[in-house]
Amino acid sequence: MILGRMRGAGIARAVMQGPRPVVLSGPSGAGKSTLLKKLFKDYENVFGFSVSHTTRQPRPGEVNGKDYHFVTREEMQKEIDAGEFIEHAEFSGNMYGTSKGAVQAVQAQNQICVLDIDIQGVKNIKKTELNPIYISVQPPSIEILEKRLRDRKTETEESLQKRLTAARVDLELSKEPGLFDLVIINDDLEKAYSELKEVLLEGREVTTTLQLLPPHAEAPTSTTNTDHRSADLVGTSVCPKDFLERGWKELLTPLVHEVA
Ligand SMILES: Nc1nc2c(ncn2[C@@H]2O[C@H](COP(=O)(O)OP(=O)(O)O)[C@@H](O)[C@H]2O)c(=O)[nH]1
Ligand SMILES: Nc1ncnc2c1ncn2[C@@H]1O[C@H](COP(=O)(O)OP(=O)(O)O)[C@@H](O)[C@H]1O
Repeated sequence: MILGRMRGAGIARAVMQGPRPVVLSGPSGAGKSTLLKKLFKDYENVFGFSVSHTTRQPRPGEVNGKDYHFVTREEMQKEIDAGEFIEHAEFSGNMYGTSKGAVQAVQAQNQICVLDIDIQGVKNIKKTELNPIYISVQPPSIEILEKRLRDRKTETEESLQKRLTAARVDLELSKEPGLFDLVIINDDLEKAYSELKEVLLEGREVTTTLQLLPPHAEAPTSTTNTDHRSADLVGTSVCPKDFLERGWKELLTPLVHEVA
């Protein structure tokens, strides 16, 4: 119906796209990777990770091509110059960026693409047509953030201080109205994960229809009452009501995008 109308309007071509991607941002050490690991474990066929490029050194246990594409500055700059990146930024003395290929690889699997990017990336993605849901994961306090980063034992004193400075800037900038659709305060991990899951899977009777739920997912116990669920969520997280009201019901409806 919509396609017919668009053809009539002389649109050159239209592409069907899947559900909107999801951007997770927030200070280094806020808990993004921890939350995403849980999400990918529980819903491995539903969500797919956009593997970024970075010039930083791999940490013990990190796998090239899975956690990041670890590259030299020269290699990355060459690909940026060739127009292969959606966005890129300098963070704490290293380059990070999302290639077009990283997002396409996830979409080719019919998975919901999840990006873990810093606040500069958020601002740059806003200038593109990717149109994701923006979620900020934040620590309960800067002191707790520092303790978590120290306990993680991945940073030198110098890189830790750079991350704390960047975190203060991030927390200030993220107050900009409308920048994020949802802010999750990661105090208790299970509670933060529930909030993330609830928002991402809000329209789960729709996800069931689309067979997006993994086989071991809990079956819906009652008909979803969006208003009631929204009210619950508003009480537990900083979240604009209109986003909650739309939830994934709308977001999981395939979108028709016009391409000139
Ligand atoms: N703009 C942008 N930021 C990224 C990208 N990939 C990762 N980041 C961000 O870079 C920052 C540092 O990431 P990383 O070195 O893995 O440290 P960690 O977040 O403390 O584990 C984090 O804020 C990430 O969200 C990317 O492709 N683009
Ligand atoms: N709610 C939480 N309570 C205590 N420690 C946490 C919590 N969430 C994450 N952590 C720990 O904090 C550290 C930073 O989390 P991580 O997921 O690496 O952050 P990010 O990916 O945002 O840099 C990790 O060592 C992780 O195990």
